[in-house]
Amino acid sequence: MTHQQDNPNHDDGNQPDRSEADREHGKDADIVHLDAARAGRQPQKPDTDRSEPDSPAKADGPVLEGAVVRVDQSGPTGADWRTALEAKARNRQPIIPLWLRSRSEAVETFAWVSRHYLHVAGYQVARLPLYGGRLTARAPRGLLRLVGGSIKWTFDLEGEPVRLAAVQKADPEAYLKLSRQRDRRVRLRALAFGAALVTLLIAAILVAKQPTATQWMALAVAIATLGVLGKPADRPLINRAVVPSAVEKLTSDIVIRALTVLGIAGINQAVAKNPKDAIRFVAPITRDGPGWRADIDLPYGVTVADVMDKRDRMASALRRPLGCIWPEGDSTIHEGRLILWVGDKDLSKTVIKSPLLKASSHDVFKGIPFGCDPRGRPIVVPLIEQNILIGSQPGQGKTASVRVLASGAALDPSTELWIHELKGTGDLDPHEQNCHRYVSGIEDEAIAYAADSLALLRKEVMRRAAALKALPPDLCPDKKVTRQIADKRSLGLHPLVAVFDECQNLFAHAEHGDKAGQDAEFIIKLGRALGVILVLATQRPDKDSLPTGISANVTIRFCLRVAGQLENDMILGTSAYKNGIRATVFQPGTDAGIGYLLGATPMPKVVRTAYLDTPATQRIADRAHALRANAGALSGHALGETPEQMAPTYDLLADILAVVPPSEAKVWNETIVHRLAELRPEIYGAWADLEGGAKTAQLTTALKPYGIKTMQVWGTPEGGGKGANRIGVAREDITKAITHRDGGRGASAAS
Ligand SMILES: Nc1ncnc2c1ncn2[C@@H]1O[C@H](COP(=O)(O)OP(=O)(O)OP(=O)(O)O)[C@@H](O)[C@H]1O
Repeated sequence: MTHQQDNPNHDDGNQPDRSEADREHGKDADIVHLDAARAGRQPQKPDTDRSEPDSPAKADGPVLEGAVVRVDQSGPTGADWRTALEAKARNRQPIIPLWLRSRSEAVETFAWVSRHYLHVAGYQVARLPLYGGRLTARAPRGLLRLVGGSIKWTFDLEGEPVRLAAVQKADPEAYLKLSRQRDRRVRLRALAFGAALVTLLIAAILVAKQPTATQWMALAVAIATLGVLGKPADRPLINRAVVPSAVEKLTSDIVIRALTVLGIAGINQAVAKNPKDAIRFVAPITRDGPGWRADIDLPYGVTVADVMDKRDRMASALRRPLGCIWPEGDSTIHEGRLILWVGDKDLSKTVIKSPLLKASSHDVFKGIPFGCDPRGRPIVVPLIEQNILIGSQPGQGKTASVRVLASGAALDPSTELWIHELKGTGDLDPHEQNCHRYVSGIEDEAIAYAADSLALLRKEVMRRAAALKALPPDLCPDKKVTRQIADKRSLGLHPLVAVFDECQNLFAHAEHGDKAGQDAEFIIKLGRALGVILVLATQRPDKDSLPTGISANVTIRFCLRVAGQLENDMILGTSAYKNGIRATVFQPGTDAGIGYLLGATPMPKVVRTAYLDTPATQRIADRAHALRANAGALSGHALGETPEQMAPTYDLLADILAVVPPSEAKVWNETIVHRLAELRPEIYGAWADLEGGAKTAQLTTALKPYGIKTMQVWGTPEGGGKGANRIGVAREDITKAITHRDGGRGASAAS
């Protein structure tokens, strides 16, 4: 942009024709005169003003040629209409209110409204005798007021002082005028009063002839009327069933008042300079869910993080509980865009019901309903291709959040669940029945079991990588686990959710910690695309208790109340604190269940988790168990198998191939079990001890996860005897399953 000095004779159109020579001599250099440039920013003045002879430029400096080109050009902004429309569309109001879109939410709202009015009606009906008593007590005063008022009205006693004033002023004309007016009035009013008395008398005679009930009713009406007339000015007849809430409407004045008392220098200076425009409201303050929402542009240089830091002061300035004040940024617009949401209800006192409570089943590919944001919008945490890290001080709701995630995963029978609760309080015991691996304890054995799980998971990740690689491209074009692949249980690529609650006890363990940390890091880095999902919860987020390789690589983070920046950033990621995502703002204890959720939604969000107490979790777990039993998806611990049986030192399919030579195409289950018991008595010995039918069923169940079906097989007992048809397995099915599982490598090993 060029800026030139004032010259009324200058023709703008000539500007591009200036000669090279001129340029060389600097005559044509772009001259930016400060005063002129500043003047250019002022609102446009008439031309005559601009060329005033005594302007400072002319008086003090050399006369320069050129015309003022305003730094800020007037006219339209030049923004593309589609961009402008898109910007507007971001703030579109929903056609159907949000609460009406979800059937369950609408039903809940209607139920709530009905309950509310039933409560009000019940409250008032119960107080009818009290109101009756009050009316009766007030009736005599009402009667006195009625009689006194009627006499005053009939004899126009209100006009008395005016008439007296006329007498005192000795104004006969006025007095006569007033007296005549009064006489006319009194005549008319006396007639009306008489008529009213006669009507009352007739009504009384009529009522006297009516049955007693009618007489009582008439008396009640008369007493009620007199009672209402006798009401003292300061005491209402009816008690309020619902005390009106003291929620003040949020106005711009209140918001500005609150922002200016926060002690933020940037705001105070800007407001002192420009009280009207320093804090700008970019949209009208509106209702948004159960609260008020103000969209604000903070003064230049002030960030949303500055305001978030002072949330408690803001709560005081707005005269609301801390749990109602939820400032949020929108950095997609700019760092100073503040969305201040002031709720009617304190979030920390709201218990959020989980939709899982009533769900008959759940699909983990749709994420897990986790809780709500302060505005009451449901928040879903994606699980597939994710790992989740949860952290907080003790007692802030980690286990409660883990319960929600575990319950969602349990209700999807295609998902394998491994739970390690390393506090030993049994908070996740309800789900034991659904777990392939489960441990609850803080002792060394429990920690060793959890460490074993990570070692197994590491192997599982490697196995899955090979299996996924071997899948034909039409089945798995993206080399990712999909619902379709997960449903084919025989592929062994179904989602596997492994929960480690109080994982600091594992990672900081002297013997198992290091190895477990390395395994977890490996799984976090590679397991995501292979359907292996880690959920880690810790109350001690420091370097020793949470290896940095883990905290740096998790994709979803949920941080409930923590004490300081270090813990905050360990859970929420480096710089989270600096960027204003501070779980230190939550109150210890009172804000249990409220945390910052990162990675699950496009922007970091404050979320209150849904709360499932032990009985509720038990109900969900029982439902999940029935679902899994039906789908034949129970395995490992859920079937009562001991951890040794699941130890990585044996491979059932390989062992079967070892005991069934290629010459035997089909073999009875019981024969295989006997041979397996001989091969590895410590593992299969218990199977061989089972009764005939149970022995056969044991192998059938153990082969189910691999998609191997048993069949009727003709054979003879090993020790000799009569031939018979019994349940057995085809060796070919075993080799095929190994081929599938190991991505082709097994075939060669098997043959
Ligand atoms: N979403 C929630 N809604 C309501 N109350 C909650 C919620 N989450 C947690 N709480 C309350 O907080 C208490 C502690 O929760 P929880 O046991 O999950 O905490 P924790 O962080 O796992 O504790 P610790 O570190 O001691 O194991 C619960 O007993 C419950 O009363």
